[in-house]
Amino acid sequence: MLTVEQIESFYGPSQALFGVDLQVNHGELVALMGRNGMGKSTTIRSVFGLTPARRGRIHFRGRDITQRSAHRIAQLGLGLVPEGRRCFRSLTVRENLVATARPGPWDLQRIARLFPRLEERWGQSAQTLSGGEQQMLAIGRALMTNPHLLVLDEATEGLAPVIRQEIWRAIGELKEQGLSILLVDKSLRELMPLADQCVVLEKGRNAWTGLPTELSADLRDRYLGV
Ligand SMILES: Nc1ncnc2c1ncn2[C@@H]1O[C@H](COP(=O)(O)OP(=O)(O)OP(=O)(O)O)[C@@H](O)[C@H]1O
Repeated sequence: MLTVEQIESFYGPSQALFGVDLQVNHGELVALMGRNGMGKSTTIRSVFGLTPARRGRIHFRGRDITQRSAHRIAQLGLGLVPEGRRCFRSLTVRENLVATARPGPWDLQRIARLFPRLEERWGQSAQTLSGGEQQMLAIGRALMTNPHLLVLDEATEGLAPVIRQEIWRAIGELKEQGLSILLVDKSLRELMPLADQCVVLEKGRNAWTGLPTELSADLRDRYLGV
């Protein structure tokens, strides 16, 4: 589905990634992990062409997307739920969802089934939603593009426990439905039962890759600080 090979990415003269590798197979949920500032968001930004990789290769569904524009990459079926839940604040929930819609199995009805709480607020403007509801809307917007791969960057960060539970339940349902998912999150307890593979970054490099069950206390302490 997605293969990232030895990418190196920069912010101006400052190098953030020093040869990151990553693979997401069809139907897999891959957790991208690491402490703050280790390069998780930059890896995602590079996959989406937002901080294009200067070296290395990124393939998505057999196509080389390394040099493609962000717009073209999204069209190929990569759905992003960015850090900071960007929605059109003055549009209603429904309008936000319709704005990103592309043909496929995901439509308003299916989003309503996944997040009943959102359906109750269809006519409200996005700016009146709570942080958790905005996050559900951000996930809904990404799903409405009918992606082959859904990428979530810190989808549960800073949310109330009950809302976090709802979002983890939804992510679990998406995985059960066979959607391929790449996810950045620090909630180990929720991630561990869902993840097929963990990729840990440190200082812009791969530090460890393996099964969640292999992520020992020692590794957690060394790479995640937990
Ligand atoms: N816009 C930017 N301009 C310059 N440097 C940046 C920018 N964004 C990130 N960096 C730097 O790139 C490196 C990787 O940051 P990145 O945001 O990818 O880490 P992260 O693992 O996602 O961290 P967090 O968990 O805090 O989101 C850090 O050294 C960071 O300071």
